[in-house]
Amino acid sequence: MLTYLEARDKIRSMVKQLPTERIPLAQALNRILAYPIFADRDYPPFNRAAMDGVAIRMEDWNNGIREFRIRTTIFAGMETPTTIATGECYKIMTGAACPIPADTIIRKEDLTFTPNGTALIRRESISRGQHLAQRGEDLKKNELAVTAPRVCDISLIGTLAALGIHQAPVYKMPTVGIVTTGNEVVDIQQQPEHFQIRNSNQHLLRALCEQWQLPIRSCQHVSDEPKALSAALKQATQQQLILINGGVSAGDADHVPQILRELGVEILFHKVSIKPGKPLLVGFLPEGKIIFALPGNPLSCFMTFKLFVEDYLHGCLGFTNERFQTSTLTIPRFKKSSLDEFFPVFRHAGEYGYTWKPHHGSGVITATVGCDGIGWHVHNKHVIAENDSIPVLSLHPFFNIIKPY
Ligand SMILES: Nc1nc2c(c(=O)[nH]1)N[C@H]1C(S)=C(S)[C@@H](COP(=O)(O)OP(=O)(O)OC[C@H]3O[C@@H](n4cnc5c(N)ncnc54)[C@H](O)[C@@H]3O)O[C@H]1N2
Ligand code: MOO
Repeated sequence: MLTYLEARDKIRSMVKQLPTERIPLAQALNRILAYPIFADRDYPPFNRAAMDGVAIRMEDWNNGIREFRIRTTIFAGMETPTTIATGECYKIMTGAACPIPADTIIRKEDLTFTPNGTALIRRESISRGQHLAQRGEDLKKNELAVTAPRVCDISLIGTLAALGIHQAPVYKMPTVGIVTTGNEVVDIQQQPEHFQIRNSNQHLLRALCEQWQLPIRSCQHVSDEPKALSAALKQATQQQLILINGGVSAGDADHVPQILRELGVEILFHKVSIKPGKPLLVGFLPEGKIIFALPGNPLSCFMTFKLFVEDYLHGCLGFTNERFQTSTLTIPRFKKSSLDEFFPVFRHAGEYGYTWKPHHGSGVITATVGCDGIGWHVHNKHVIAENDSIPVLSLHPFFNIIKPY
């Protein structure tokens, strides 16, 4: 059986760069920017007044002039005049383009406007260029403004808009087909019999996909009956990323692996030495579609998506940074198995590191509630002592992507 890292690396070897598309910036939140963005002009594009006041030439100040004749008033959005004579100033508003001959702004608070159209400076000292944002001080035309790949998060949206990127170049996310399986599983609107359970994983998988802005093109539930299962899986393989849930371990009704083989799926691996999530199966279709058959237990479904599906997407989006970050586990943890174990970890306000809490196995429906990440108890380490360092994968899919920049 493959170890966690072997399985992960096998999936990484199948990663292929996603195609790109241009979408309206208004739809780009949380999509992944595919190309670096260069400044289309200088930023700021003109010497910009940062205060309401007057614009003068420092040379005049240095020559002892303290009272300036107001030549005209320049508001933001106005074309700028090009000349200024000795002893003249412009009245100027914040955001306005300051005429080149003027190089210094005096705030309104430091001025007295006289009835005969002059401005008197009431300051002992001033410095050249004060309150004036210099053209190009933020970015020069053609300078690299934003690197890629990068998440179009709330802060980037504003920057892209300022750079005039109304059509954002982003990766085209693969279309998804979801199939949940199991005779005992019923829709959440239905009142279950005592031997039935609700199809929670369908909603879990939907939410996980939505966080990645993955377009879910089909989503169905099917019984364990092989013919129905085969038809449902075949239909799902029309999509590029196929997520199957349940029916993948060793039971007599676990037909998923066999049916996938019959449908021509090349099995990359079946079973990984991890807990939870051991029965995971990953396969490919010749045209490069990838199939993840995730174990049915809710915690196993959650973990295998976070550990493997997200890792695959991360690679397809061109990210190369390590997804786990070294953190501290403040409560000791013991493990008997020789498997790599993964468990929900929790942050507490004002406290350092992460905690964890025991639960009754991977069928527990509340194990992940409120968790902030996934801790990794490495296979050959039986004890994690109090305040030991462990690798932690953030719950937020983009957390570790955003951080390194
Ligand atoms: N003899 C063995 N038995 C099992 C093994 C094994 O290695 N040998 N592995 C165990 C492990 S570990 C897991 S995890 C489960 C996974 O089994 P399956 O992927 O085949 O999943 P099912 O048997 O269909 O279901 C398991 C469990 O999850 C519930 N379930 C299924 N689908 C959903 C859903 N959509 N929403 C919520 N809950 C769901 C299902 O009712 C079962 O309770 O196999 C062990 N067995
Ligand atoms: O791998 Mo299973 O997820 O332990 O129940």
